[in-house]
Amino acid sequence: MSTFRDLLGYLRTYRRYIGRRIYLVFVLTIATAFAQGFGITMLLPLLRASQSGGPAEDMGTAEELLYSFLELLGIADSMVGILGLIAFIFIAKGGLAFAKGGYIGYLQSRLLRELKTKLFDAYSRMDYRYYIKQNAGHFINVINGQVNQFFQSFQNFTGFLTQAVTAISYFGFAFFIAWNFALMAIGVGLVLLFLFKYLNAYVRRLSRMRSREMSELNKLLVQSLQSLKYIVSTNQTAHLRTGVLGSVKRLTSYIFKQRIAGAFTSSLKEPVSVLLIIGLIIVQVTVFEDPIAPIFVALLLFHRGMQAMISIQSGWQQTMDKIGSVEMVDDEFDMVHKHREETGSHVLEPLHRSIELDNVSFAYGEDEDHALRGISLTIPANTTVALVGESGAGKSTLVDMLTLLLKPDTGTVEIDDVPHPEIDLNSWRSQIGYVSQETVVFDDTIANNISLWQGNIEDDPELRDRIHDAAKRAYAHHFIEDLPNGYQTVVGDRGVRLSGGQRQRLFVARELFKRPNLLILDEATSALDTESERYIQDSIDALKGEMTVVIIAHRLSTIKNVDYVYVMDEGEVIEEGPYTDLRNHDGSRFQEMVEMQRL
Ligand SMILES: Nc1ncnc2c1ncn2[C@@H]1O[C@H](COP(=O)(O)OP(=O)(O)OP(=O)(O)O)[C@@H](O)[C@H]1O
Repeated sequence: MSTFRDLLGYLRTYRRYIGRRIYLVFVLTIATAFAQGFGITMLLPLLRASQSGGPAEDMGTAEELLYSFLELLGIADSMVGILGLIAFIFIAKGGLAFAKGGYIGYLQSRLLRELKTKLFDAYSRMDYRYYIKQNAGHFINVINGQVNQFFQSFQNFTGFLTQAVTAISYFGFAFFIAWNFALMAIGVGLVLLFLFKYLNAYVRRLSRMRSREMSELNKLLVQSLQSLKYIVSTNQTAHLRTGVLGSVKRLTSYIFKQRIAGAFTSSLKEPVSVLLIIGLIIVQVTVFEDPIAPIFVALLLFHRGMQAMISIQSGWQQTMDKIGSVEMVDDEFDMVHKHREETGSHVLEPLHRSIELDNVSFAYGEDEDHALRGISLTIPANTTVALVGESGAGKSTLVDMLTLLLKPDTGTVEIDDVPHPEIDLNSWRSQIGYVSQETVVFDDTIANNISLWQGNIEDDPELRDRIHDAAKRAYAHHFIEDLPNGYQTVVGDRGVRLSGGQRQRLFVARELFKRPNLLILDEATSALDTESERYIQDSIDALKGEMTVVIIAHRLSTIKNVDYVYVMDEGEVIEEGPYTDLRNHDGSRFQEMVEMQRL
């Protein structure tokens, strides 16, 4: 019974992603199986027609019914007529089987599309707080490995259904022709399936362990490959290798066990079926003394039915092989939906008044210290402000409040007087340019990195000019021109073919290209040499009054020209004011910081 419940449960899961179309597979499967069973059953009248003319005396009721049906068609005693009918049935069956196979293929590709797209969308909308608790390897594993297994499992699942319907149809027809014979056969088949229950539970357990292990392995691999440079330079490879090998070993042992179970089932098919048939024929002929022609046809049906029945097991087992992935993907959707970022509906105009934080507090986790404590500040539109403070003071967290990537636990963030829960997040974020500490560079051309695939600079001179202008302002134009293919140079994964400073300038260029209303620069010039830094500094200074700029800087020389400075410490703003005021304020922390940097 629990198998039946599982079956319905998985059916519902597939239906959730491909809709009611899945039922058409049933209809086509039933029609195909019926055609096949009926086609084989036609061998009985064919045999009879070859033996004698007119109806035979030992016909059962069912066979008489079939005879009348053929009489109706006018071919009851005509071998040619019956052969023609058989040919017709099998041609129809071929057509149906093709339609079914094609339709399953269509649904399968649709399933893959749905899963990947929906998962990507769900990931893009997940709450940042949830995201930072996860691991990149986990997401990659789900969207690739697990989704692929899910997609393949659908084929196994429909294979299983096909076999089930086919077996029922064969046994149905066999029953129709020689009921006592069929009854015995079905009984034996059911006992066999019952015994397989234990194997199924084992295979499903293996599949779940395999999915979990794949996730683990992916995490390890992604982490190792992302930090390959560090790992190799410091010869940490051996330690990581032990972890990776352990995981690979577990994973492959699960796969091996699954395969052994699979091989066991498929090798059982033929011997079991033949042995049963031999036994049943002996009983049938010696005990019941039944006529041989119906038994012969029933036998054929039974043999096929028996094979289908054991294939039901294989199909189910193969589905179970991958069911860990189906469950994992399904649970992932639930989890990610539960942690979906909530957005308001107030679409913001371009920033024109201010960004205001009112008594904002925030902690990353329930048991963690507050990263921000009761912060209140106002950043008027088109001013330039700097956030300074020691490492861990809360500057980046504060910036995440400005982008509303994180929401305050208490207090509000207001953009142009609209409180954060009401804000349509897309309308706000599309106004933001953000140069973060970790440079974001895509493995594509320089031009695409700046415009984010807005078009081809070869065909669009206006776009090219805008890209050049942004690059010039980010002091990147010269180094780009010196690259082998200029703006069409591909920069490599995460920009490995560029120096740290060049990556940073490329990043700044992209954000300037966007022409944001709020530009956030989080340590944007930290990897630059003094000369490039000065140039970018000039570019940023030139933006004064044009857009709102928030700068996080450790090197205080870079913020001399800002309108206002906030000094943070342990999640609080401890000092604020114009640069020179703070610097000249005797005994201030800011003065101390400036002196330490000997400015
Ligand atoms: N993802 C996170 N999970 C838990 N705690 C975090 C997380 N990110 C930051 N924190 C904590 O929040 C506090 C503030 O961190 P934040 O990154 O905002 O500081 P910061 O001033 O930007 O530091 P830095 O100058 O080093 O970048 C720190 O105590 C840090 O440990």
